[in-house]
Amino acid sequence: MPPPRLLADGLTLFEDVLPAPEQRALLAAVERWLSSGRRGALAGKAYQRPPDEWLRSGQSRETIQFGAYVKCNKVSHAAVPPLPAELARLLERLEAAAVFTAAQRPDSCCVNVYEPGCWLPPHVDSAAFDRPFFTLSLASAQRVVFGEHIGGERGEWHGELSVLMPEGSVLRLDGLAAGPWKHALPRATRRRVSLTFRKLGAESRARFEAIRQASAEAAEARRARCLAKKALRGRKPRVVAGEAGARLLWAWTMREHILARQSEVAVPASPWERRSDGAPGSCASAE
Ligand SMILES: O=C(O)CCC(=O)C(=O)O
Ligand SMILES: [Fe+2]
Repeated sequence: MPPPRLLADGLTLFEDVLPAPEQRALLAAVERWLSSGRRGALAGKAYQRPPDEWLRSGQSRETIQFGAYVKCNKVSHAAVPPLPAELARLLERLEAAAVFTAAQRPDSCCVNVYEPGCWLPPHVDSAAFDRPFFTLSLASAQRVVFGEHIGGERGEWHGELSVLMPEGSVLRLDGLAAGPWKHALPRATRRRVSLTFRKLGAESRARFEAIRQASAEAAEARRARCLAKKALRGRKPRVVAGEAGARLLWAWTMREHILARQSEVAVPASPWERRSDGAPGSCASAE
């Protein structure tokens, strides 16, 4: 591996980080994730396809997200799968190659699949992600433009610096290069796949975890209420595990108890029902 090249403040290019056979293996994994995503078989919001009007203009790309969900450069608590084993192994390799330290090790990845003609507008990656962050390039060498002010439109960008990202290379963004400088991807001349690895900031991760926990608890409570209602309507309870099961059992037991009490009360009460002639009933005459 050649020594890393410092291209601007905080911008470092690591070339030949991943040999060709590993690049091919990773691309094969990306194809598997893509076909699962396209048929709706990836969990949560892992697979995203840009809206049709964006695709028509070439903006954006298909994405598969692991570890954190980003939409329009905003990170949210939406559920996506954790990093798969292939990417965890890749991160070990990048750490061993001193692309990042253990403390900087990313916990999320956005796999970007650019068809020819696809581009990304100038942006600074969300501040919810720690710096530095990293992009591994596969399938074709394409350019990225950096600058405080990036001019142009619809994928024809110009800025202070244009960097070629060879296949198997990693670009590390830190310092100025990670913001306030922006970056933008000009129209891809060939299909390109990139993997953007980032570490979600501790504060955002804790906040998203709390939101997910609260909404899981609310869903569990809704389910339990719904089961309890069914039980009170006399439906035969199924065996349900966990807290919902305990609540259901409680609701069913209460129902049985109430019904038993009602029938106990109903027997002595019946003599006091009125007879058909309107006279108050008695135990003897009511039988
Ligand atoms: O594909 C790349 O090289 C960069 C992608 C990017 O800028 C992003 O996902 O924020
Ligand atoms: Fe970016």
